[in-house]
Amino acid sequence: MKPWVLGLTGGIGSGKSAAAENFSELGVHLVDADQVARWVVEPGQPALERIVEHFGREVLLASGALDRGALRARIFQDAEQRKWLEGLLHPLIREEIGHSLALAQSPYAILVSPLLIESGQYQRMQRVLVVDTPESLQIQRAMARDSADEEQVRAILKIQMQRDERLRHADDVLVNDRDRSWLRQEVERLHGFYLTLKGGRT
Ligand SMILES: Nc1ncnc2c1ncn2[C@@H]1O[C@H](COP(=O)(O)OP(=O)(O)OP(=O)(O)O)[C@@H](O)[C@H]1O
Repeated sequence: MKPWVLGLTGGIGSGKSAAAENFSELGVHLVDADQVARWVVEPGQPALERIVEHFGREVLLASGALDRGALRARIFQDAEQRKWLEGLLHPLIREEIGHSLALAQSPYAILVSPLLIESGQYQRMQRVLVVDTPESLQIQRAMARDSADEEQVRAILKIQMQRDERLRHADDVLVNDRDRSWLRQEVERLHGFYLTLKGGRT
C-alpha cells in the first residue's frame, strides 16, 4: 500500500528536526522541504540556469553557487520579481518533494517543513503534527543552536505564523517542553499510534 504522509511543522527552535531525527531512527522515511528547496537551485540544476538568465550573473558567487543574499536583494520589495521566482521554484520543489516521498518504504512518510501551513502544503498531507514548545524555550534553544541573540530570535518569531493558528491545523501536537528522552518517548508513542492508522486517519 502507498505510504501516507505526515506533515511535521512548528515554529523556530521548536524541535522539528530533533523530532524528525527520532522518527527517522524508528525507520520512518523523511523528506525535508528546506533541503529540497536548497537542492533545486544547486549548480547544475536547470532552475539555477533560469535564474541566471533572468537576473544575470550577479546572483552567482565566484564558485558558481547561488548567492542567496544577492538574489534576496533583487526580489526584496519587488513583488513582480518575487512572483517570477516563486513561479519557477514552487512547482519544482513540489515535484521533487513528491518524488522523494514516493521513495518511502515505511508505512508512512514525513514531510518536515517550517512553512507547511503557510505554503498550503498541509492540504496534501493526510495528517499534520505540530511540535509545540513554549516561546521561552524556543528562544533559549534557538539562541544556543545558532549563537543568535534574543532580539534576532524574537524578530523571527514575530514574522512566523502565530502559535494558535498553527495549532488550529494540527491533528496531533507534540509538546516539546521537557528533555530529549521525553521527546524520544513522545515520538515513540506517536509512531505506535501512526502504525495503527490506515491512510493516516483513525
Ligand atoms: N527536548 C529537547 N531538549 C533539549 N534540547 C532540545 C530538545 N528539542 C530540541 N532541542 C534542541 O533545540 C534546538 C532547536 O531544535 P531543532 O533544531 O530541532 O528545531 P527546529 O524546529 O528544527 O528549528 P528551526 O525551524 O529553527 O530550524 C536544537 O539545538 C535541538 O537539538
